[in-house]
Amino acid sequence: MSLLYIRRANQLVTLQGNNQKPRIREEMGELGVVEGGSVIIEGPFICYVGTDEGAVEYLSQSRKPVQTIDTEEKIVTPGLIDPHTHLVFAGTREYELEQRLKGRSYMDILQAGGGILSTCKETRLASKKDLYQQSVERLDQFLLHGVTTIEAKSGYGLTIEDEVKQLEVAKELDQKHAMDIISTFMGAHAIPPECKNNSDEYVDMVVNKMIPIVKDAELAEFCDVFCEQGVFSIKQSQYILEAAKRAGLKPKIHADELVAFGGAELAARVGAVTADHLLNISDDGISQLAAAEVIAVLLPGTAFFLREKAANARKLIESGVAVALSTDRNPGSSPTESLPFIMNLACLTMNMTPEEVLTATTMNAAHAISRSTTIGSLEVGKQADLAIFNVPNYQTLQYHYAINHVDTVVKKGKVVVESGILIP
Ligand SMILES: N=CN[C@@H](CCC(=O)O)C(=O)O
Ligand SMILES: [Zn+2]
Repeated sequence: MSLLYIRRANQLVTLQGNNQKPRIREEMGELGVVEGGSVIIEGPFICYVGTDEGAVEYLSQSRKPVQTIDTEEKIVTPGLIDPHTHLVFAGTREYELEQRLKGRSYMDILQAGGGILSTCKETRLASKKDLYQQSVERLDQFLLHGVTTIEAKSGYGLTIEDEVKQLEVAKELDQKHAMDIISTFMGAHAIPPECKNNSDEYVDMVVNKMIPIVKDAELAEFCDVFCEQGVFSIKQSQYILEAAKRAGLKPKIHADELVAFGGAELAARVGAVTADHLLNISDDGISQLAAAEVIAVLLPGTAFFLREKAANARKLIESGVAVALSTDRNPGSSPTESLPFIMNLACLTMNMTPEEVLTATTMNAAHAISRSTTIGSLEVGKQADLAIFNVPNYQTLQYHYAINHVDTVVKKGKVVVESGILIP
């Protein structure tokens, strides 16, 4: 087996540091950059990270053949991690963009039976094969944008069979596609039309039927709820997340997206791993997230696409909340796989620094999906997931915005994108 030698990056952005906890405050600004640094990979793991002199020395002591990738004019980072996507669904909703441009609100569309519910209709009708194929296209785009691991939620089935169908497709994709996929059960994404007048009946089905089935079939590691005015109440969300916890699914929550609703406070109460969105989080909610060490997953692409004011990332960071970033890839509020563009938006609309956005899409994103010991930084023994960008320094990734700068992507030691092109 040959060694893969990633040679002399203009900047090797290692993110080395304390992996025990997600990074907060000024820790989010520490990237562990090695100028002219190199990485050596053996099989799916990293076996050397550091100066190029050290790499040359390492190679001189090994008899194994070496495949070299020169990165002299480029930067190398850990593979990007997207901790919040709704990957598996059928169809598109471009017509809703037009409706929203004419003044209709996202919630209005959902409450009239469109939005999530129209994707639900299409997803119920789709075969597993069809869902698989549509999702592969999205996964390929993620890889092309430097993303090597994503979280994926169910939530467009809203019946036992259709939620299971979505999660089974995600599981198959995880096994067959280069991307690593961490699954989240989100049966509580919307109230299905058949329970329109009795949401408690649906909540009971989520708790008593769906959660046990998902857990027994090992279809998900996390459980999420859309806790929002007009969707699932605080009481219903708490009931679902407590039941999920008892079943061994870790809680996540869509919180305070459209109105201040107390979702962040609930995240702290149930000990959620992450609270996501948070556009309308209260000051109390911020302090409670910090105290309970809940990670804030911010989705500035969703705010941008829904034309809302983005979350207050500065206040969250300055209050000691660890922040991660994500695309929120879904057909209604964020139809993009470009995590680098989301990083641009995080700088331009939330005043996050170029250093903070890199931490938020690597180490902190790894913590947001409970994978901090295997991915998120370039360290000996970690999985060899790397992105190589065609820029001279990491600041240029944010400055030369809305451009895909990805040159090469390495996943578990294999080159999966080369010169910006997917390797079949
Ligand atoms: N807000 C709830 N769920 C998704 C949107 C899903 C959709 O519109 O299809 C989100 O995170 O933005
Ligand atoms: Zn979402």
